[in-house]
Amino acid sequence: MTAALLTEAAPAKINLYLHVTGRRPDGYHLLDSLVVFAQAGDVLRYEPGPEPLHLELKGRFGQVLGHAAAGPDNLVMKAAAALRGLAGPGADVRGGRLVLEKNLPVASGIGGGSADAAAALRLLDRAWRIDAPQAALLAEAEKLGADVPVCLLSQTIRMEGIGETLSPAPALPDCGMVLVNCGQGVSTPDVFRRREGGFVPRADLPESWANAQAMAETLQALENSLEAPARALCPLISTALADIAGQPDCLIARMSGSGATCFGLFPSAEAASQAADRLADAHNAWWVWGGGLFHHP
Ligand SMILES: C[C@@](CO)(OP(=O)(O)O)[C@H](O)COP(=O)(O)OP(=O)(O)OC[C@H]1O[C@@H](n2ccc(N)nc2=O)[C@H](O)[C@@H]1O
Ligand SMILES: Nc1ncnc2c1ncn2[C@@H]1O[C@H](COP(=O)(O)OP(=O)(O)O)[C@@H](O)[C@H]1O
Repeated sequence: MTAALLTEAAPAKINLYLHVTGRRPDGYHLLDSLVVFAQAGDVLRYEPGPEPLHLELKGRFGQVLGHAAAGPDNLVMKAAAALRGLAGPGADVRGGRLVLEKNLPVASGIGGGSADAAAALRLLDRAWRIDAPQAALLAEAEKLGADVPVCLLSQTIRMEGIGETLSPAPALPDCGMVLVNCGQGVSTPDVFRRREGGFVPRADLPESWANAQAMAETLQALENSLEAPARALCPLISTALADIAGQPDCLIARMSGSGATCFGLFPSAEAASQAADRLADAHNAWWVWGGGLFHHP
């Protein structure tokens, strides 16, 4: 099997807006969000072998995971275990070595663990010749986490429900993105718990936008309902948002997901990359990335 078949990107998931529109009796919040993916991401590689399947962590954030580490609690290993349950008679489930290059900060609002779990589902479905129907993979993804279904598709999409209701999104114009994380992990459950106030209606979106400026104008009228509670837990989010918004050509600055990562939209990947260089110089201990959006090969 070629190396290309055994390598899978896990692109970062960004919520361009995130409305909390309600709450289920089980406590999960109902969301409305336009989700896009950036070219920044983790990378998962698989080397089939006779030894029991195991995971090795590399990359800038490989050692940050703590309790999740590389054991059965890691979302990559949970995804592998879930996939075994889908294997039919034609499958070739094997052991070997999974190597996860963690380039994304952990617990940071850009889906890191969720993206890794989704990448494991895509990669091992292929490598183990399970070839499960997408509906079956989405059902397993939902059990792994609210953000895993959208990460399984890793394409621009509208996400509703608790994260399981996915529908086509408006066509995106050319644009670039900066991602900034101050290095403080933010607990998703804590942010949801601390959110105050009522619910926000489902957004009204056009069919498409003529350019990035027009998209930013639509987004300015929307919000991330989790930004206020996250800023209370991590005040550096306010600094990151101000510094991104202060960049020339920045069209909008907002927090992604439950934070702490913030994004800025720019008219082009080049403008975003130049802004990222300036932001990295200003905050050399922070994680900063700039470039284009991720599009499936
Ligand atoms: C907030 C979002 C927005 O895309 O992204 P991140 O900040 O994680 O990137 C997601 O909804 C996060 O999805 P995910 O990170 O998979 O959440 P999970 O692990 O399933 O849930 C963690 C906890 O967050 C809360 N939670 C999560 C999703 C949701 N729709 N309502 C919730 O109330 C619950 O308390 C849950 O126990
Ligand atoms: N492969 C993984 N990468 C990142 N986090 C993981 C992984 N496996 C398990 N986790 C756990 O999942 C939690 C959520 O991580 P993550 O998905 O990165 O947050 P977010 O969705 O806010 O970006 C973390 O607290 C971490 O301990």
